[in-house]
Amino acid sequence: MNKEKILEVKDLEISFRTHAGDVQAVRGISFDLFKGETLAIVGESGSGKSVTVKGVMGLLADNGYYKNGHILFEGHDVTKMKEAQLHSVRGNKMAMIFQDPMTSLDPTMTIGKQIMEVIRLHQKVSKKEAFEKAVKLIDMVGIPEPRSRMKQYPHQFSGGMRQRIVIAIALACEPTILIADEPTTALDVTIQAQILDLVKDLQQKIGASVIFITHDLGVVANVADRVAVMYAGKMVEVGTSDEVFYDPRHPYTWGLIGSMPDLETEGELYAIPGTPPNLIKPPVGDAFAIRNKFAMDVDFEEQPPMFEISKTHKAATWLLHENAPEVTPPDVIIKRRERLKEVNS
Ligand SMILES: Nc1ncnc2c1ncn2[C@@H]1O[C@H](COP(=O)(O)OP(=O)(O)OP(=O)(O)O)[C@@H](O)[C@H]1O
Repeated sequence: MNKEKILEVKDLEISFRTHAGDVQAVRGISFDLFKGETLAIVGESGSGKSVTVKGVMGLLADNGYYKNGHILFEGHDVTKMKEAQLHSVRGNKMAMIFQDPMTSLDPTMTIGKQIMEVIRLHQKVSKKEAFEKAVKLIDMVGIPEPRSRMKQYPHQFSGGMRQRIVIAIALACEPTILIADEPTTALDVTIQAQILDLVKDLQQKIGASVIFITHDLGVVANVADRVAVMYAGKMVEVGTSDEVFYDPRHPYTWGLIGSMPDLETEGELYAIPGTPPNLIKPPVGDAFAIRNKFAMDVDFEEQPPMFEISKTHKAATWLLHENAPEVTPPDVIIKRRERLKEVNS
């Protein structure tokens, strides 16, 4: 993997003002994004995945604010940019594929026109050149007979095809970072897989870095280079896909993995009981403690730091402290570790 750093997020905190008090949606997260890699951010609903990527794009809701930390993109701090600068970064360097393709397409305009508009906004090209580029993009995202489909409107396409058009529009600005916020939830499973493969394939062609957000770990196993797991506004584990899928160390990741059906290891399902904490008044210690059957006293008193397991793998759980007792992870996790050993031997 090329190790050129595209994005550096450090100690980022994002909060929202509400009548009941400030919601601390992102509570001090740090991560890097490297050129050409796919980073998946996973976690339950409300863990702060969307707020994190919206923060990266400078797209916070009106009641939101950066409380601490920085987001360095090409040497500039997104948290300090004025709206005009943000607008230019978003238009030229970062593109987002939203969950529902219908909300990002204009139903009254042909798809050809929509793609050409974006191209002409970003590149100094004639109408004819923009037309040819748009045809090329439609072809690139796997829509047959691109030339004749230029004249059609969004409702004339199926859900999967519309998602492809949204991707074509995102690519029209030749982004450095492509952000996909659960791009697949509105689609059926086969189409989901096709779309993910397509994004992966396009990423290799255009050399962009991709951030995928999802709560479905299974979906990203085959496409992500690295995985970051979020819980209650914090990153609790980050590592390569193999590290997180086959040798997870955080009990929350054990829960996420244990609750997904796995044909390879056929382990018993292991669900996480309870619900995430209130982010207006987050707990003093580890926010996961109350749901963690391995929690010790310290979990309720102090937040764990990120412990380093390897150069690429880190997890924030007191179970990794040198004085922590040895615990036995759920069966499904033990089976996965064994499988990783088999694969590597
Ligand atoms: N504008 C806002 N005002 C108040 N709270 C907000 C606002 N936007 C987000 N939040 C809160 O921030 C927290 C994180 O939300 P976020 O959307 O990032 O979660 P998520 O992990 O992406 O979940 P999902 O998978 O459901 O999209 C949630 O508690 C949410 O209610």
